[in-house]
Order: sequence, then structure tokens, then C-alpha cells
Amino acid sequence: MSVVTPARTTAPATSAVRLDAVTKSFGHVEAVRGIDLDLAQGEVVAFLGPNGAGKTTTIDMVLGLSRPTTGTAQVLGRTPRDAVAHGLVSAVMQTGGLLKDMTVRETVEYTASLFADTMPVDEALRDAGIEAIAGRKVGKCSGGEQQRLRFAMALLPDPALLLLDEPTTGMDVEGRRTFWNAVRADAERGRTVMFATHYLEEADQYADRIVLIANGRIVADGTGSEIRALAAGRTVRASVTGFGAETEARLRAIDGVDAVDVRGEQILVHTTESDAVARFLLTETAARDLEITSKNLEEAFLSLTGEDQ
Ligand SMILES: Nc1ncnc2c1ncn2[C@@H]1O[C@H](COP(=O)(O)OP(=O)(O)OP(=O)(O)O)[C@@H](O)[C@H]1O
Repeated sequence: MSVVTPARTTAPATSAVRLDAVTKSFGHVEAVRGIDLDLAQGEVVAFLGPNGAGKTTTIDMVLGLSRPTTGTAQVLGRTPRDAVAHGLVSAVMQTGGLLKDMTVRETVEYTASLFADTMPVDEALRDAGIEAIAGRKVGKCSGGEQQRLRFAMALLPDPALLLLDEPTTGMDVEGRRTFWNAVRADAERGRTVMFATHYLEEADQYADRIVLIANGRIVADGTGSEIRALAAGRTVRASVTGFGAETEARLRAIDGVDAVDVRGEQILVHTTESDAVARFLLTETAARDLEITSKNLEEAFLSLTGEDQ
């Protein structure tokens, strides 16, 4: 494998990742149902979504491990396979691929020997924050240390794009923090990073941009605070008889209301201002059985995709 065109010399106008109307089906399962995505070079982007959302399937297509059923995937203006073959893309996966009896340094040295040209092993160890444990056997490393080791291995070809698929699953809080600080410090130097996660806090803390995915579709795309606002809302439910279009319009006009669903006598409102909505329903309509619930991220995903209806 040869290493060409480091990130900084690629034309800035080229997207790091570009997906156009990408779908992926496995038999009857539509894992990805039409994703358009454009990542600029140097962005740190979280791919956030619940189990089965289609994160891994999408990342596999960006890595060239599988092809879209329809649509196109491009990485730095090339096909994913071509980009990988040119050493432009690396990945840190959740598990696998480490030999317990080798030391951390030996593992990185061995991986480096598989490439025609790599960054110095010491530099990769340093950037991944594992210099101090370079002499330790892999089998004696914690889960977090092993992930930083995988990160060091992924850095060797100095890839323009780094993909991480739920890299901190099973790690404790401290392990997570150390891991992400290493990734973030490295990204400051211009690398594009795309990572999949279940954790809103992780996405919020370490990504510049969050792409929210559910049921194979992008349901929101924005900064951490924009996405947090979606998850921070509450759901107000009530039964109302004689709820007309004019009342519904007034309800929708209340600040903070972002979705109103009327099904027969059941009214369901998603809002960041649940007190104002409750007050309106109780004083201006014949609402009864009013209930306010916090919306967790999973519910936010479901209502955004309409899967809860
Ligand atoms: N090889 C496959 N064959 C059949 N179905 C698959 C295959 N790979 C994925 N799927 C299905 O596609 C959907 C999306 O899976 P995917 O692994 O991409 O989700 P994910 O967001 O990465 O989930 P998780 O967070 O649980 O890893 C799921 O319903 C999954 O069962």
C-alpha cells in the first residue's frame, strides 16, 4: 500500500465524504434508506443514532467494505476503495485484531511494517497518548488503552479521513475521556474524523457537527446545541374533545412547540416549553388527562422519523 496526498495538500473544495442518495438493503432489510451527506475536510462529525439505525452499514460503505445498493459514495473525490488503497482512510473498529503477547510498541511497529510508508512509530504512539505504556503487553492493557493502540495503528498512514465505529463501547468514563482527548487533539491538526456513537454527550463534547440517524435516514444535522435542544424537549399529551383547526393553529404558534400530532381526541405536542403548552390546553381548551413526559434521545429519534405513530 502506498501513501499519497496527505490531507493538507488535497484541494479544499473536495469533500472528505460525499454520499448521494445512498441506500443499502440486505434482502428485505433496508438498513440505509437514502442518505445524502457532505463532510468538509477537517470536520469532526458524530454519526449519532440508536441501535440498528444504519451507522455501521453507512461507515462500511464509506470504508469501501460494501457498496451502496443504489446511490454513490465518494471519499476525497475518489471511490471509497480507491481512497483506502491510497492510504487516505483509516478506521478504528470496536474489537478484534490485537495479539495479547505483543507489546504496544511491537504491535504498532508490526503494523507499520505492513505499509510502504508511514509516520514514525514514536509519533503515532505519542499522538495516541500511549508512549508511557509502549512496553506493556497488549493483554495487560485496559479496554481504553487497547482502543488508543488501535487509534495509533490507524494513524500510521497519516490518513486524511479517520472513521471510528463506536470506539468507546464498554469503556469507563475516564477511558472515554482520555481516548477522545487524544482523537480531538489529533483532529486539531486538520484530519477529518467521522465517528459513530450511541451517546449524545460524547457526540456533543467531541464533535463539531452531529448527524442524527434513525431507521436508515438522517433525521437531523447540526451543532451539539441544536441536537440537544431536540432531545431536551418534552411531550405533552392530553385528550381534548372538539379540538378545531383554529385552536390547533394557536397551539402550534406557542414558542417552543416543534410538533403537534392530533389523532382523534388525543393531542400530542413536542415542545421545549411544556408549561406554556399545558397552560394553554388547560385554560383555552377542554383538555383532560394531561400528561407531561421528558423526551429521551431515543424518543426524539422516533418522533423525528414518525416511527412512533
Ligand atoms: N449483513 C446484514 N444482513 C442483514 N441485515 C443487516 C446486515 N447488516 C446490518 N443489518 C441490519 O441493518 C440495520 C442497520 O444495522 P447497522 O449495524 O448499520 O446499525 P447501527 O446503527 O450500526 O447499529 P448498532 O448501534 O447497534 O451497531 C439493522 O436492522 C441490522 O439488523
